[in-house]
Amino acid sequence: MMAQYFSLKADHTDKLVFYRMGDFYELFYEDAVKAARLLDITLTTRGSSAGEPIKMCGIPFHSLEPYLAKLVKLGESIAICEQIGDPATSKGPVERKVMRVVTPGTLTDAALLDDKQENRLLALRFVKGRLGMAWLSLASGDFALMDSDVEKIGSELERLRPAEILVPEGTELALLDQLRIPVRKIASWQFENDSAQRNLSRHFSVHDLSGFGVNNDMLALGAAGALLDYVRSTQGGSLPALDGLRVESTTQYIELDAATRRNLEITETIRGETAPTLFSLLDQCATGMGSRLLAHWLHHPLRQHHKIIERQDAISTLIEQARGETLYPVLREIADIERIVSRIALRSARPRDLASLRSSLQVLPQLAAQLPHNGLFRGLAAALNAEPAIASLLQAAIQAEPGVLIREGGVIADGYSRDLDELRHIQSNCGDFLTQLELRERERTGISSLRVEYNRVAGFFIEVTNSYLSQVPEDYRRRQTMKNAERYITPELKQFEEKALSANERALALEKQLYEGLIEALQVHLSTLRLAGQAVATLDVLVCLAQRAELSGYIAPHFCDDAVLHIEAGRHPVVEAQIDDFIPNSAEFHLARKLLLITGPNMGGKSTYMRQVALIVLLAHIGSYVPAQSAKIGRVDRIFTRIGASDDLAGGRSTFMVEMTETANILNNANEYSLVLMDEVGRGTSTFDGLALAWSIARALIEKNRSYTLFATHYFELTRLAQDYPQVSNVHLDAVEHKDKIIFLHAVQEGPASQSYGIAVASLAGVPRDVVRQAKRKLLDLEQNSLQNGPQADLFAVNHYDEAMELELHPAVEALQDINADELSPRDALALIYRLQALI
Ligand SMILES: Nc1ncnc2c1ncn2[C@@H]1O[C@H](COP(=O)(O)OP(=O)(O)OP(=O)(O)O)[C@@H](O)[C@H]1O
Repeated sequence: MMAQYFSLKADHTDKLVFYRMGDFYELFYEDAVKAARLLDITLTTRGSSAGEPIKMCGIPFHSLEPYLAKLVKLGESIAICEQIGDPATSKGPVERKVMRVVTPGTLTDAALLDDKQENRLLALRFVKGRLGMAWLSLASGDFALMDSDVEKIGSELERLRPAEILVPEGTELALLDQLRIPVRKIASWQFENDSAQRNLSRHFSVHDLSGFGVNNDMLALGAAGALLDYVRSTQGGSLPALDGLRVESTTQYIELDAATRRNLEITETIRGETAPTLFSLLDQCATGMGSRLLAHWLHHPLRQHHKIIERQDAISTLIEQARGETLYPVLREIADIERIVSRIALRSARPRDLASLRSSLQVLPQLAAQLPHNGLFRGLAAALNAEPAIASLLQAAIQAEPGVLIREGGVIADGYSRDLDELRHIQSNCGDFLTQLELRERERTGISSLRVEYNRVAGFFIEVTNSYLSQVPEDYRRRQTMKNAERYITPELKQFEEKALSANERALALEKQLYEGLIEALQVHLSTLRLAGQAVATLDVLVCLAQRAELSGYIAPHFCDDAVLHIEAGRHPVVEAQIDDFIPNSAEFHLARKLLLITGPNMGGKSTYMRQVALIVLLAHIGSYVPAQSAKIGRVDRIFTRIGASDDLAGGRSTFMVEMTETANILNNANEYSLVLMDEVGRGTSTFDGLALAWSIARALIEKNRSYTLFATHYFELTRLAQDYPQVSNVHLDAVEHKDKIIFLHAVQEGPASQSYGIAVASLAGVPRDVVRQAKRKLLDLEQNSLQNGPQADLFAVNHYDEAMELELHPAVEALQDINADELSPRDALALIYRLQALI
């Protein structure tokens, strides 16, 4: 048995092998140690092999799914090895075979997949600074490829968020090692274009791939070939019937680099949580398909205005005709058609998948009938109405509430197959048949004591007592002679016996065969079903966006082709949902106003303001309404952000290094149609270095990149840029100090800020009073001296006289500093004197 294990394990060294033994899946040796740790199950030892005790752990076969789910989430791949021989008849160990391999990127089981997230497998190859990528979502059947530059790898990974990555052996890229995504290395010959061209053409039954827009010199082609091979190997040799291959182009979408996707907290917060994000705010979709499509739209804002307007018009119609409320409950009844279809394609769909597909398909015409008759809806209605025959087929074939597993039966509907009906009929009407036969035979033979009976040894028989033997008809064949009677069989009874005895097994076998036939028959409808699934998802997202627009008072932005952005009374969609009184703010950019220099206190709302502009632009480009009073949006090709700072310790880059790398990327790539958000650039280094850098970066953005730029800074010196450049406008956020408190106004106003309030914010945050007080004094000191004195060293030069004064302050003097004489009543004043005296 162990020899068999070793030979199977040798083919799956990089996976955990689940080895079926009776009612358990067992793991051995290192696999057992790892699984016991990851799954928190007991590690035991049993017997020995080559003198070593065998470490093992196991899980009951019926609770496989949750364990698989846990391991796959942790990035592990699992080879599931089943017993395929019959333990009763096999000599030696029963035959076993790896029946499927579960890897993070090739999941299709409903139980293992996250409803709201696309599960993608991505293959990458790098050649001379170029990047070839191909990705496939087995669950939705989307298969795409694209060539790009190696520098884009970060943003592409952030955009596609793969569950698993394949690269050719020998690929060295530090970024890949730092990812939390499992990376699998595959023989590099599998990435060759020629074999990929052949493989893919064969798979899609086409002469060559040019019909998909794929050229033979695309790097991504080899990646697509390797990807398809890998998927085939995990699915036990069968491949999903994919609709086709899509070549994605960088010019289709507004480009968002990796930092921007993170900073804007589109689907994940900066801390890596799933809420609150733009997606978590918007996602009220009725179906998992809708949620996944919404996440996709948010990561793929469109550039072409006419496509955006199509979506926007559809949302407007839904709002005007108040369709959302009636469509939503219908959408809720629809199952995850996309994923069921993929399981049909992989021939792993379960009976209940087909039952939910049937009930969903039955709802589709109703959904289509409720759609408005214009624009996008026409195409959607056509996709929803596509093929009523599929629903009828499923209706005829599958029971109303089918059993869970086909091998247990109770799946195929009565009336679908004559043979099956008959077998079932035999099972349930055995008694009836025998009584009727008995009556008929008594009548035919005139033997009133004739009996039709059954026993396990003789099977079915007709018994005639000896005194009536002369009346036995010719077609009776003797089966057994008893003392007082003879037992006979007739051809009819024989036939019945054969049917009855094996009816149950045969019914099960036939059901399985019919089920497989049904799955086969559905293969030709896969594209139709996928299109219907996509139509449901699109409708779901449109309804969701329409409802959000109404609920939160969003408006439809206007688009134009000029270099203009004009947002009136805009709001940050996520922050506004979390606080009571959000203050709306406007933002205006045009040729003569391209950089807004934002100053104001910490906590004043600078980051919120900048992000809200980017989020409004992003939402506008997915076709959504936006949180503003009005918005006019010109051409935007890219969004860049340099917000916040975090160490990239794993990547060996300090906070400042990360900051400057991101800045370099912006300065090298931003153009006049880019939206650039720069938050406190330069703060990661010494004041004068930082100021000097911020100054020159701002100038480059104005003179060279000429992007729409929001530039927040604490360096007041930069506000002077507005005097040199007419395209620069100063805006600021304000706060007022009231007694010991500081109140933030959150309203963006023209002109530079007058004060920074940093120390007041520190006090608000609970920095000890002594420290705050010293800081105030130091500030005065610095304001008087530092800038004239030049070098930054002065900033930290200790003024011994001051320090000595600080340290030697008498407690009574400190107490006196804290009082407000005007507010003291005579009685409080007297009490104070007593207190002071006690301090001396
Ligand atoms: N327009 C607004 N209306 C109401 N509250 C707001 C508004 N903008 C920001 N706030 C509130 O102020 C808080 C701080 O905002 P934000 O982080 O944008 O400040 P900041 O100026 O960037 O601060 P820092 O300079 O310290 O990074 C937010 O968490 C939010 O609660």
